[in-house]
Amino acid sequence: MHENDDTPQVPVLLVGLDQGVSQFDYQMEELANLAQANQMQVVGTLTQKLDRPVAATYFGKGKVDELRVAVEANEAEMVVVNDELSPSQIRNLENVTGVRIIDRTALILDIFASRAKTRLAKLQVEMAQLQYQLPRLRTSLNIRLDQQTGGGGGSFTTRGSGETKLETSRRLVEHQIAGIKKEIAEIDMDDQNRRKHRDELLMPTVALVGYTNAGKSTIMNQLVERFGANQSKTVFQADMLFATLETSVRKIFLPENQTILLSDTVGFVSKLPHQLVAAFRATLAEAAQADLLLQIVDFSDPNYQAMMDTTKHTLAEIGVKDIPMVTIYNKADRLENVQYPEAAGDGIVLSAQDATSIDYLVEVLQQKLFADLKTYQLLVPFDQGQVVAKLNEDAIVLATEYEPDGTLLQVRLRSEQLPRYAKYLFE
Ligand SMILES: Nc1nc2c(ncn2[C@@H]2O[C@H](COP(=O)(O)OP(=O)(O)OP(=O)(O)O)[C@@H](O)[C@H]2O)c(=O)[nH]1
Ligand SMILES: [Mg+2]
Repeated sequence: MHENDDTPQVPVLLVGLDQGVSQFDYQMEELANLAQANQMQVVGTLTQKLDRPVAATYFGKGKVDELRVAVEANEAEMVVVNDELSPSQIRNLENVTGVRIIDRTALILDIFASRAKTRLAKLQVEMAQLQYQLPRLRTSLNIRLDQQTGGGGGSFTTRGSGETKLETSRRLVEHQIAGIKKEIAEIDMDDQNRRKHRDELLMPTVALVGYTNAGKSTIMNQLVERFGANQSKTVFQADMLFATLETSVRKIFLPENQTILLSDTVGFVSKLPHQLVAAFRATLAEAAQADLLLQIVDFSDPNYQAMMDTTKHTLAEIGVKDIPMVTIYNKADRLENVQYPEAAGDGIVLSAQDATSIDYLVEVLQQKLFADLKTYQLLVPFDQGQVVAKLNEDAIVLATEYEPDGTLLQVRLRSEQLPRYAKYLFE
Protein backbone atom coordinates (compact mmCIF):
# COMPACT_ATOMS: atom_id res chain seq x y z
CA MET A 1 0.00 0.00 0.00
CA HIS A 2 1.54 3.31 -1.03
CA GLU A 3 -0.07 6.56 -0.17
CA ASN A 4 0.98 10.19 -0.36
CA ASP A 5 3.95 9.22 -2.48
CA ASP A 6 5.01 12.82 -2.88
CA THR A 7 5.46 13.56 0.84
CA PRO A 8 8.97 13.04 2.22
CA GLN A 9 9.44 9.68 3.89
CA VAL A 10 11.48 8.93 6.99
CA PRO A 11 13.82 5.94 6.65
CA VAL A 12 13.05 3.45 9.43
CA LEU A 13 14.17 0.04 10.60
CA LEU A 14 11.59 -2.47 11.86
CA VAL A 15 12.41 -4.83 14.74
CA GLY A 16 10.30 -7.62 16.15
CA LEU A 17 10.62 -10.18 18.89
CA ASP A 18 9.42 -13.60 17.78
CA GLN A 19 8.06 -15.25 20.92
CA GLY A 20 6.68 -18.19 19.00
CA VAL A 21 3.22 -16.81 18.15
CA SER A 22 1.89 -18.36 14.94
CA GLN A 23 1.16 -15.01 13.30
CA PHE A 24 4.54 -13.37 13.79
CA ASP A 25 5.40 -13.03 10.08
CA TYR A 26 2.00 -11.55 9.33
CA GLN A 27 2.39 -9.08 12.20
CA MET A 28 5.73 -7.90 10.82
CA GLU A 29 4.17 -7.46 7.38
CA GLU A 30 1.34 -5.53 8.97
CA LEU A 31 3.89 -3.36 10.83
CA ALA A 32 5.53 -2.49 7.50
CA ASN A 33 2.11 -1.44 6.12
CA LEU A 34 1.44 0.65 9.21
CA ALA A 35 4.85 2.34 8.87
CA GLN A 36 4.15 3.14 5.22
CA ALA A 37 0.79 4.56 6.19
CA ASN A 38 2.68 6.94 8.46
CA GLN A 39 5.03 8.34 5.81
CA MET A 40 7.91 6.04 6.69
CA GLN A 41 10.14 4.13 4.31
CA VAL A 42 11.20 0.73 5.59
CA VAL A 43 14.94 0.32 4.94
CA GLY A 44 15.37 -2.95 6.80
CA THR A 45 13.80 -5.50 9.14
CA LEU A 46 15.40 -7.32 12.07
CA THR A 47 13.86 -10.10 14.12
CA GLN A 48 14.94 -12.15 17.11
CA LYS A 49 13.58 -15.41 18.48
CA LEU A 50 13.31 -15.30 22.27
CA ASP A 51 10.85 -16.83 24.72
CA ARG A 52 10.66 -13.71 26.81
CA PRO A 53 11.73 -10.08 26.34
CA VAL A 54 14.90 -8.89 28.13
CA ALA A 55 13.84 -6.51 30.89
CA ALA A 56 16.22 -3.61 30.20
CA THR A 57 16.41 -3.51 26.41
CA TYR A 58 13.57 -5.78 25.26
CA PHE A 59 15.91 -7.51 22.77
CA GLY A 60 19.01 -9.53 23.70
CA LYS A 61 22.43 -7.90 23.80
CA GLY A 62 23.61 -9.36 20.48
CA LYS A 63 20.50 -8.13 18.69
CA VAL A 64 20.80 -4.67 20.20
CA ASP A 65 24.37 -4.41 18.86
CA GLU A 66 23.16 -5.61 15.48
CA LEU A 67 20.43 -2.97 15.58
CA ARG A 68 22.98 -0.21 16.30
CA VAL A 69 25.10 -1.31 13.32
CA ALA A 70 22.05 -1.64 11.03
CA VAL A 71 20.81 1.84 11.96
CA GLU A 72 24.16 3.28 10.88
CA ALA A 73 24.56 1.15 7.76
CA ASN A 74 21.04 1.93 6.50
CA GLU A 75 21.04 5.55 7.69
CA ALA A 76 17.77 4.88 9.47
CA GLU A 77 16.36 7.87 11.34
CA MET A 78 14.00 5.87 13.53
CA VAL A 79 13.41 2.35 14.76
CA VAL A 80 9.89 0.90 14.96
CA VAL A 81 9.35 -1.96 17.43
CA ASN A 82 6.51 -4.45 16.93
CA ASP A 83 5.28 -4.29 20.55
CA GLU A 84 4.45 -1.75 23.22
CA LEU A 85 7.67 -1.13 25.18
CA SER A 86 8.15 0.24 28.67
CA PRO A 87 9.47 3.81 28.97
CA SER A 88 12.85 2.59 30.24
CA GLN A 89 13.21 0.07 27.42
CA ILE A 90 12.62 2.86 24.91
CA ARG A 91 15.15 5.07 26.69
CA ASN A 92 17.79 2.34 26.81
CA LEU A 93 17.39 1.48 23.15
CA GLU A 94 17.53 5.18 22.21
CA ASN A 95 20.78 5.53 24.14
CA VAL A 96 22.40 2.62 22.29
CA THR A 97 21.16 3.40 18.77
CA GLY A 98 21.20 7.19 18.94
CA VAL A 99 17.86 7.41 17.08
CA ARG A 100 14.23 7.67 18.14
CA ILE A 101 12.50 4.42 19.07
CA ILE A 102 8.77 4.19 18.32
CA ASP A 103 6.68 1.29 19.50
CA ARG A 104 3.71 -0.22 17.68
CA THR A 105 1.22 1.61 19.90
CA ALA A 106 2.75 5.04 19.23
CA LEU A 107 2.80 4.28 15.50
CA ILE A 108 -0.91 3.37 15.40
CA LEU A 109 -1.76 6.41 17.53
CA ASP A 110 0.10 8.63 15.03
CA ILE A 111 -1.87 7.20 12.11
CA PHE A 112 -5.17 7.65 13.92
CA ALA A 113 -4.21 11.24 14.75
CA SER A 114 -3.49 12.04 11.11
CA ARG A 115 -6.81 10.49 9.98
CA ALA A 116 -9.20 11.95 12.55
CA LYS A 117 -11.59 14.42 10.94
CA THR A 118 -14.68 14.67 13.12
CA ARG A 119 -14.73 16.38 16.51
CA LEU A 120 -15.46 13.06 18.25
CA ALA A 121 -12.68 11.15 16.47
CA LYS A 122 -10.19 13.92 17.31
CA LEU A 123 -11.18 13.84 20.97
CA GLN A 124 -10.96 10.06 21.12
CA VAL A 125 -7.49 10.02 19.56
CA GLU A 126 -6.33 12.79 21.89
CA MET A 127 -7.54 10.86 24.90
CA ALA A 128 -5.76 7.70 23.76
CA GLN A 129 -2.55 9.71 23.22
CA LEU A 130 -2.73 11.24 26.68
CA GLN A 131 -3.39 7.82 28.26
CA TYR A 132 -0.31 6.53 26.44
CA GLN A 133 1.78 9.49 27.63
CA LEU A 134 0.69 9.44 31.26
CA PRO A 135 2.93 6.58 32.48
CA ARG A 136 5.72 7.87 30.23
CA LEU A 137 5.95 11.40 31.61
CA ARG A 138 8.88 10.43 33.83
CA THR A 139 11.08 9.61 30.83
CA SER A 140 11.13 12.98 29.13
CA LEU A 141 11.47 14.70 32.47
CA ASN A 142 14.38 12.52 33.49
CA ILE A 143 16.15 13.28 30.25
CA ARG A 144 15.72 16.98 30.90
CA LEU A 145 16.97 16.53 34.45
CA ASP A 146 19.99 14.55 33.30
CA GLN A 147 20.85 17.25 30.80
CA GLN A 148 20.55 19.96 33.44
CA THR A 149 22.90 18.17 35.78
CA GLY A 150 25.36 17.04 33.14
CA GLY A 151 24.21 13.43 33.15
CA GLY A 152 25.15 12.82 36.78
CA GLY A 153 22.68 11.70 39.39
CA GLY A 154 21.81 15.30 40.19
CA SER A 155 21.64 16.84 43.59
CA PHE A 156 18.91 16.12 46.02
CA THR A 157 17.39 19.56 45.47
CA THR A 158 17.26 19.20 41.69
CA ARG A 159 15.70 15.80 42.02
CA GLY A 160 13.21 17.21 44.47
CA SER A 161 12.12 19.99 42.17
CA GLY A 162 12.00 17.46 39.32
CA GLU A 163 9.57 15.34 41.28
CA THR A 164 7.39 18.36 41.79
CA LYS A 165 7.47 19.17 38.08
CA LEU A 166 6.60 15.58 37.29
CA GLU A 167 3.68 15.69 39.67
CA THR A 168 2.52 18.94 38.10
CA SER A 169 2.63 17.66 34.55
CA ARG A 170 0.96 14.42 35.58
CA ARG A 171 -1.86 16.34 37.20
CA LEU A 172 -2.11 18.52 34.13
CA VAL A 173 -2.48 15.49 31.85
CA GLU A 174 -5.01 13.88 34.17
CA HIS A 175 -6.97 17.12 34.16
CA GLN A 176 -6.90 17.19 30.35
CA ILE A 177 -8.07 13.57 30.19
CA ALA A 178 -10.98 14.32 32.53
CA GLY A 179 -12.02 17.28 30.38
CA ILE A 180 -11.93 15.27 27.18
CA LYS A 181 -13.83 12.40 28.81
CA LYS A 182 -16.61 14.81 29.71
CA GLU A 183 -16.81 16.15 26.18
CA ILE A 184 -16.86 12.64 24.71
CA ALA A 185 -19.61 11.63 27.14
CA GLU A 186 -21.75 14.56 25.96
CA ILE A 187 -21.39 13.57 22.32
CA ASP A 188 -22.02 9.98 23.32
CA MET A 189 -25.30 11.00 25.01
CA ASP A 190 -26.49 12.51 21.73
CA ASP A 191 -25.57 9.27 19.96
CA GLN A 192 -27.44 7.21 22.51
CA ASN A 193 -30.53 9.35 22.10
CA ARG A 194 -30.31 8.97 18.36
CA ARG A 195 -29.91 5.21 18.78
CA LYS A 196 -32.90 5.06 21.10
CA HIS A 197 -34.98 6.85 18.52
CA ARG A 198 -33.83 4.31 15.92
CA ASP A 199 -34.74 1.42 18.20
CA GLU A 200 -38.23 2.83 18.51
CA LEU A 201 -38.59 2.53 14.77
CA LEU A 202 -37.91 -1.22 15.04
CA MET A 203 -35.98 -1.27 11.80
CA PRO A 204 -33.40 -4.02 11.62
CA THR A 205 -29.86 -2.70 11.87
CA VAL A 206 -26.88 -4.10 10.03
CA ALA A 207 -23.28 -3.27 10.96
CA LEU A 208 -20.29 -3.54 8.64
CA VAL A 209 -17.25 -4.80 10.55
CA GLY A 210 -13.79 -6.08 9.68
CA TYR A 211 -10.14 -5.44 9.09
CA THR A 212 -9.06 -1.99 7.94
CA ASN A 213 -9.07 -1.43 4.14
CA ALA A 214 -11.25 -4.50 3.47
CA GLY A 215 -13.93 -2.46 1.68
CA LYS A 216 -16.55 -1.70 4.36
CA SER A 217 -17.10 1.91 3.31
CA THR A 218 -17.15 0.93 -0.37
CA ILE A 219 -19.99 -1.55 0.24
CA MET A 220 -21.82 1.05 2.33
CA ASN A 221 -21.53 3.54 -0.54
CA GLN A 222 -22.74 1.05 -3.16
CA LEU A 223 -25.85 0.39 -1.08
CA VAL A 224 -26.38 4.11 -0.35
CA GLU A 225 -26.05 5.06 -4.02
CA ARG A 226 -28.55 2.45 -5.17
CA PHE A 227 -30.96 2.15 -2.27
CA GLY A 228 -30.20 5.04 0.09
CA ALA A 229 -32.80 7.40 1.52
CA ASN A 230 -30.40 10.12 0.41
CA GLN A 231 -28.16 8.91 -2.41
CA SER A 232 -25.62 11.68 -1.95
CA LYS A 233 -24.83 10.71 1.63
CA THR A 234 -21.84 8.54 0.82
CA VAL A 235 -18.92 8.10 3.23
CA PHE A 236 -15.16 8.48 2.72
CA GLN A 237 -13.54 5.42 1.12
CA ALA A 238 -9.86 5.21 0.20
CA ASP A 239 -6.96 2.82 -0.27
CA MET A 240 -5.37 3.59 3.09
CA LEU A 241 -5.31 2.08 6.56
CA PHE A 242 -7.92 3.59 8.90
CA ALA A 243 -9.71 5.72 6.32
CA THR A 244 -12.78 5.58 8.57
CA LEU A 245 -12.55 6.68 12.21
CA GLU A 246 -16.19 7.33 12.97
CA THR A 247 -19.53 5.56 12.78
CA SER A 248 -21.96 6.53 10.04
CA VAL A 249 -25.51 5.24 9.90
CA ARG A 250 -27.60 5.33 6.72
CA LYS A 251 -31.17 4.36 6.00
CA ILE A 252 -31.45 1.89 3.12
CA PHE A 253 -34.68 0.98 1.31
CA LEU A 254 -34.37 -2.55 0.03
CA PRO A 255 -36.57 -3.55 -2.91
CA GLU A 256 -40.07 -4.52 -1.71
CA ASN A 257 -40.09 -1.54 0.61
CA GLN A 258 -38.11 -3.05 3.49
CA THR A 259 -36.12 -0.48 5.41
CA ILE A 260 -32.87 -1.20 7.23
CA LEU A 261 -30.27 0.90 9.01
CA LEU A 262 -26.71 0.23 7.87
CA SER A 263 -23.70 1.35 9.89
CA ASP A 264 -20.07 1.66 8.84
CA THR A 265 -17.34 2.02 11.42
CA VAL A 266 -13.63 1.90 12.31
CA GLY A 267 -11.59 -0.99 10.89
CA PHE A 268 -9.47 -3.32 12.98
CA VAL A 269 -5.77 -4.24 13.04
CA SER A 270 -4.04 -6.86 15.15
CA LYS A 271 -2.90 -5.69 18.59
CA LEU A 272 -5.10 -2.59 18.41
CA PRO A 273 -3.69 -0.55 21.32
CA HIS A 274 -5.82 -0.85 24.45
CA GLN A 275 -5.77 2.95 24.87
CA LEU A 276 -7.47 3.25 21.48
CA VAL A 277 -9.98 0.49 22.19
CA ALA A 278 -10.90 2.28 25.42
CA ALA A 279 -11.17 5.71 23.79
CA PHE A 280 -13.14 4.41 20.79
CA ARG A 281 -15.32 2.05 22.79
CA ALA A 282 -18.54 3.94 22.11
CA THR A 283 -17.81 4.19 18.39
CA LEU A 284 -16.80 0.55 18.11
CA ALA A 285 -19.73 -0.65 20.20
CA GLU A 286 -22.18 0.44 17.50
CA ALA A 287 -21.78 -3.10 16.18
CA ALA A 288 -22.94 -4.54 19.51
CA GLN A 289 -26.41 -3.08 18.90
CA ALA A 290 -26.86 -4.62 15.47
CA ASP A 291 -29.29 -7.36 14.45
CA LEU A 292 -26.83 -8.62 11.86
CA LEU A 293 -23.08 -8.21 11.26
CA LEU A 294 -21.55 -8.18 7.81
CA GLN A 295 -17.90 -9.08 8.20
CA ILE A 296 -16.03 -7.66 5.22
CA VAL A 297 -12.86 -9.55 4.28
CA ASP A 298 -10.27 -8.63 1.62
CA PHE A 299 -10.28 -12.04 -0.05
CA SER A 300 -7.47 -10.95 -2.40
CA ASP A 301 -5.04 -10.53 0.51
CA PRO A 302 -2.98 -13.68 1.17
CA ASN A 303 -3.30 -12.94 4.91
CA TYR A 304 -7.08 -12.84 4.88
CA GLN A 305 -7.40 -15.73 7.37
CA ALA A 306 -5.22 -13.95 9.92
CA MET A 307 -7.26 -10.78 9.35
CA MET A 308 -10.45 -12.70 10.09
CA ASP A 309 -8.89 -13.92 13.35
CA THR A 310 -8.02 -10.34 14.23
CA THR A 311 -11.63 -9.31 13.62
CA LYS A 312 -12.88 -12.15 15.79
CA HIS A 313 -10.60 -11.19 18.69
CA THR A 314 -11.39 -7.49 18.43
CA LEU A 315 -15.15 -8.10 18.39
CA ALA A 316 -14.78 -10.21 21.54
CA GLU A 317 -12.70 -7.47 23.15
CA ILE A 318 -15.35 -4.79 22.58
CA GLY A 319 -18.08 -7.09 23.86
CA VAL A 320 -19.82 -8.02 20.61
CA LYS A 321 -21.20 -11.51 20.90
CA ASP A 322 -24.14 -13.68 19.87
CA ILE A 323 -25.00 -11.55 16.85
CA PRO A 324 -25.58 -13.45 13.62
CA MET A 325 -22.82 -12.78 11.09
CA VAL A 326 -22.47 -13.13 7.33
CA THR A 327 -18.93 -13.09 5.94
CA ILE A 328 -18.37 -11.16 2.73
CA TYR A 329 -15.27 -12.34 0.86
CA ASN A 330 -14.73 -9.07 -1.00
CA LYS A 331 -12.43 -7.93 -3.85
CA ALA A 332 -12.97 -11.21 -5.75
CA ASP A 333 -12.40 -9.25 -8.97
CA ARG A 334 -8.70 -9.17 -8.08
CA LEU A 335 -8.43 -12.95 -8.06
CA GLU A 336 -8.15 -15.19 -11.07
CA ASN A 337 -10.37 -18.24 -11.47
CA VAL A 338 -12.79 -17.20 -8.75
CA GLN A 339 -16.50 -17.17 -9.53
CA TYR A 340 -18.59 -14.38 -8.06
CA PRO A 341 -21.07 -13.58 -6.69
CA GLU A 342 -21.33 -17.00 -5.12
CA ALA A 343 -22.29 -18.49 -1.77
CA ALA A 344 -19.30 -19.76 0.22
CA GLY A 345 -19.98 -21.61 3.44
CA ASP A 346 -21.27 -19.04 5.91
CA GLY A 347 -20.90 -16.18 3.47
CA ILE A 348 -20.62 -14.78 -0.04
CA VAL A 349 -17.71 -14.28 -2.43
CA LEU A 350 -18.23 -11.01 -4.29
CA SER A 351 -16.79 -7.72 -5.51
CA ALA A 352 -18.00 -4.42 -4.15
CA GLN A 353 -17.41 -2.92 -7.60
CA ASP A 354 -19.83 -5.27 -9.32
CA ALA A 355 -23.56 -4.48 -9.53
CA THR A 356 -24.61 -8.15 -9.71
CA SER A 357 -22.70 -8.77 -6.47
CA ILE A 358 -24.59 -5.98 -4.73
CA ASP A 359 -27.91 -7.44 -5.93
CA TYR A 360 -26.87 -10.79 -4.50
CA LEU A 361 -25.94 -9.17 -1.20
CA VAL A 362 -29.32 -7.45 -1.04
CA GLU A 363 -31.08 -10.79 -1.55
CA VAL A 364 -29.11 -12.30 1.32
CA LEU A 365 -29.98 -9.30 3.53
CA GLN A 366 -33.67 -9.67 2.71
CA GLN A 367 -33.55 -13.34 3.51
CA LYS A 368 -31.67 -12.94 6.78
CA LEU A 369 -33.66 -9.98 8.07
CA PHE A 370 -37.15 -10.43 6.72
CA ALA A 371 -37.56 -14.19 6.50
CA ASP A 372 -40.04 -14.25 9.39
CA LEU A 373 -42.36 -11.68 7.82
CA LYS A 374 -46.07 -12.39 7.98
CA THR A 375 -49.04 -10.51 6.57
CA TYR A 376 -51.58 -8.92 8.96
CA GLN A 377 -54.67 -6.74 8.68
CA LEU A 378 -54.66 -3.73 10.98
CA LEU A 379 -57.46 -1.26 11.63
CA VAL A 380 -56.12 2.04 12.94
CA PRO A 381 -58.64 4.64 14.21
CA PHE A 382 -58.51 7.95 12.34
CA ASP A 383 -57.41 9.89 15.42
CA GLN A 384 -54.19 7.84 15.51
CA GLY A 385 -52.65 9.02 12.28
CA GLN A 386 -49.15 8.81 13.77
CA VAL A 387 -49.48 5.00 13.92
CA VAL A 388 -50.19 4.86 10.19
CA ALA A 389 -47.22 7.12 9.57
CA LYS A 390 -44.99 4.89 11.69
CA LEU A 391 -46.19 1.78 9.87
CA ASN A 392 -45.35 3.36 6.55
CA GLU A 393 -41.83 4.01 7.78
CA ASP A 394 -41.25 0.81 9.67
CA ALA A 395 -43.20 -1.95 7.96
CA ILE A 396 -44.11 -3.10 4.48
CA VAL A 397 -47.53 -1.71 3.69
CA LEU A 398 -49.23 -3.73 0.96
CA ALA A 399 -52.60 -1.96 0.85
CA THR A 400 -54.41 0.95 2.51
CA GLU A 401 -58.21 1.44 2.56
CA TYR A 402 -60.39 3.89 4.40
CA GLU A 403 -63.24 2.27 6.31
CA PRO A 404 -65.88 4.07 8.43
CA ASP A 405 -64.01 3.08 11.66
CA GLY A 406 -60.51 3.95 10.53
CA THR A 407 -57.67 3.10 8.15
CA LEU A 408 -57.52 -0.56 7.19
CA LEU A 409 -53.99 -1.63 6.31
CA GLN A 410 -52.56 -4.83 4.98
CA VAL A 411 -48.99 -4.98 6.27
CA ARG A 412 -46.02 -7.33 6.47
CA LEU A 413 -44.41 -7.33 9.92
CA ARG A 414 -41.49 -9.10 11.54
CA SER A 415 -42.50 -11.12 14.60
CA GLU A 416 -40.71 -8.69 16.93
CA GLN A 417 -42.77 -5.82 15.53
CA LEU A 418 -46.11 -7.52 16.24
CA PRO A 419 -46.53 -6.68 19.96
CA ARG A 420 -46.49 -2.95 19.21
CA TYR A 421 -49.36 -3.24 16.73
CA ALA A 422 -51.25 -6.16 18.25
CA LYS A 423 -54.11 -3.99 19.51
CA TYR A 424 -54.98 -2.90 15.97
CA LEU A 425 -55.23 -6.47 14.64
CA PHE A 426 -58.39 -6.87 12.57
CA GLU A 427 -59.79 -10.35 12.11
N1 LIG B 1 -10.57 -4.19 -6.65
C1 LIG B 1 -11.40 -3.94 -5.64
N2 LIG B 1 -11.14 -2.92 -4.79
C2 LIG B 1 -12.01 -2.70 -3.77
C3 LIG B 1 -13.17 -3.50 -3.56
N3 LIG B 1 -13.80 -3.06 -2.45
C4 LIG B 1 -13.07 -2.01 -1.99
N4 LIG B 1 -11.99 -1.80 -2.77
C5 LIG B 1 -10.95 -0.75 -2.60
O1 LIG B 1 -10.30 -0.99 -1.35
C6 LIG B 1 -9.90 0.23 -0.75
C7 LIG B 1 -10.41 0.31 0.69
O2 LIG B 1 -11.80 0.43 0.68
P1 LIG B 1 -12.62 1.07 1.89
O3 LIG B 1 -14.05 0.84 1.56
O4 LIG B 1 -12.18 2.45 2.17
O5 LIG B 1 -12.16 0.11 3.08
P2 LIG B 1 -12.65 0.11 4.63
O6 LIG B 1 -12.89 -1.32 4.99
O7 LIG B 1 -13.76 1.05 4.81
O8 LIG B 1 -11.31 0.60 5.35
P3 LIG B 1 -11.12 1.46 6.73
O9 LIG B 1 -12.12 2.54 6.76
O10 LIG B 1 -9.72 1.93 6.61
O11 LIG B 1 -11.28 0.47 7.83
C8 LIG B 1 -10.44 1.34 -1.64
O12 LIG B 1 -9.40 1.80 -2.46
C9 LIG B 1 -11.53 0.64 -2.46
O13 LIG B 1 -11.71 1.23 -3.73
C10 LIG B 1 -13.41 -4.57 -4.49
O14 LIG B 1 -14.37 -5.35 -4.40
N5 LIG B 1 -12.49 -4.73 -5.49
MG1 LIG C 1 -13.91 2.75 5.88
